[in-house]
Amino acid sequence: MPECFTIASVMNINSIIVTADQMRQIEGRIFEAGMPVPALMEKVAGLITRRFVELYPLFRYPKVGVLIGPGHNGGDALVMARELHLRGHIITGFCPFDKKKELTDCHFKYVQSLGVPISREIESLYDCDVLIDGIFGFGLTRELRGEIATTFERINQWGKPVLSIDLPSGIHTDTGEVLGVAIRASQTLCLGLWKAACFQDSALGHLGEVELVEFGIPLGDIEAVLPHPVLIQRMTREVFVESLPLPRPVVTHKYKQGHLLLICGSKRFAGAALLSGLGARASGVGMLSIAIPSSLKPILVSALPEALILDCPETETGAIAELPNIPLEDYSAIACGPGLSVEAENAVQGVLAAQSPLILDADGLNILAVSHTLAMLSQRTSPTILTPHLGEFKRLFPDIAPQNALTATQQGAEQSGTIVLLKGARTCIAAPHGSQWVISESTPALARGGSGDVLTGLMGGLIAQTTTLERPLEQRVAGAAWWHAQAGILAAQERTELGVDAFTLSQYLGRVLSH
Ligand SMILES: NC(=O)C1=CN([C@@H]2O[C@H](COP(=O)(O)OP(=O)(O)OC[C@H]3O[C@@H](n4cnc5c(N)ncnc54)[C@H](OP(=O)(O)O)[C@@H]3O)[C@@H](O)[C@H]2O)[C@@H](O)CC1
Ligand SMILES: Nc1ncnc2c1ncn2[C@@H]1O[C@H](COP(=O)(O)OP(=O)(O)O)[C@@H](O)[C@H]1O
Ligand SMILES: [K+]
Repeated sequence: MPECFTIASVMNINSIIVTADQMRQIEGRIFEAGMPVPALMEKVAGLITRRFVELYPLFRYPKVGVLIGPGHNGGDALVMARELHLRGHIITGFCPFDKKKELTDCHFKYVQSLGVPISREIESLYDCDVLIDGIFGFGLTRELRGEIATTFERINQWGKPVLSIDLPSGIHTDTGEVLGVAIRASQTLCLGLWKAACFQDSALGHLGEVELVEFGIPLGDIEAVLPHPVLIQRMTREVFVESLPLPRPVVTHKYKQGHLLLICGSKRFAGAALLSGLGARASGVGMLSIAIPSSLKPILVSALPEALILDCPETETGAIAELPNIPLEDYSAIACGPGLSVEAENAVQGVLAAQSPLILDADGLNILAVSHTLAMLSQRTSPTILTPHLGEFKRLFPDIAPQNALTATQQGAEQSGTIVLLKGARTCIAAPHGSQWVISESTPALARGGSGDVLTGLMGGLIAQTTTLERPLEQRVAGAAWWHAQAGILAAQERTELGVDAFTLSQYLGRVLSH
């Protein structure tokens, strides 16, 4: 039985992610147990109204446009409209739907009775300072076309601040896909539990700033609905800290603090070896060995004097021709791939037999894809971790639809029997037995050549070290990705998004721990 999390062991609602169907089931249990639907709507809408007035104070945003849908997302919006009206905001509603859910219709009539105008013409909201998007939440199932699609396009053209309730209308709750057209929010208040869309690259351009507004969902209801051990979690600082090899034992020595073997670099991509070495250095690993083509030795020695350099025979174009005869079992982890070039096939095939955890990245993955050796990975006696970006993922798993990163990584992990980390604006990690993680915060500053090489070294160094609290390997993989993203965020805060080259990124890794 693989080690897994129970909800109780996670104990942090902020790290749980659900699909629309799971959310519906959880709500269903709450209502069945006796909580009145109108009471929950009042509670939730009260919480988001409170957050709205913090974000958009009356003196700066007096005129508020409220977009009202036919379901309970529209109901939430109407309760907000009522409360904001009573607090002195000037409200204009927009609702093009004749048919509404009963509770939504009650609120609609009451809000109208207060003298709040509700129009069918979107242009009536043109002079509003901010919009509240309550058209669709997790109940949206169909593509948007026709008049509503044109309306969304018009709203997006205005470029006004928009606060979306639960999700930007038009975004698919599970896949994050835009269902034809979607509202481009500046702020999304996700209700109760994180929806999967909040972490999908396809939705990111529409979500704006995202936060979770908790409204007190009993853990028992979550536990009853979410399958075990399948659980998608957000990596958080608290969980990350658990996966660090800290505190170090007082009495120890370098070989007890992990020995990482990096296999990387070629004449053409020498920098990749340096960058992964710098990532490994930041991990605190006890010993670092780097196998590189022999002509790169002088550069590596001067940049990483602490590393043991294993110089390998080279091909004519300066790639590793083969690994020297080294006892692979001596290493507590191996990371192979950055900058290798596709000529280093012997090195990659050679390392598959190693009995230590193995990370394959970059050309390590490309070689796997062309040599069709993916199937061999499930026969390895130690865990394998694949860290593709989307292009590498498609080459490795041509049969898997990559649109939904959460599903795609899960399928990739099952198919290959490996831990798969799919890099992107939001990175996803899946293990073969169903456990999944997402890195929910990052920065486009990382979209630069070499930042993935830093991650490979960092992850290798972390995995090579044993931790005080033994956690599943995928948690440590996700911990490395979280650390990497946070270093990017910190560096971008200080140097702007243009100032985070891969070398600089490696220098910010240490600062994440002390921040
Ligand atoms: N219950 C509570 O108290 C709580 C509720 N909460 C709130 O409720 C929200 C979920 O409410 P919901 O289930 O009513 O779904 P919602 O997203 O409003 O939309 C469904 C409506 O849209 C319609 N529709 C769908 N597709 C369409 C299309 N293409 N074009 C046109 N219409 C389309 C669909 O019609 P139908 O498909 O039935 O024809 C249905 O009428 C959730 O996101 C959160 O804000 C939370 O605060 C927690 C407490
Ligand atoms: N738009 C983005 N937002 C956040 N992170 C990003 C973005 N684009 C790329 N990244 C991150 O940057 C890294 C790039 O890795 P990779 O594509 O392997 O680069 P390289 O091979 O050049 O080192 C990954 O960790 C990825 O998640
Ligand atoms: K919405």
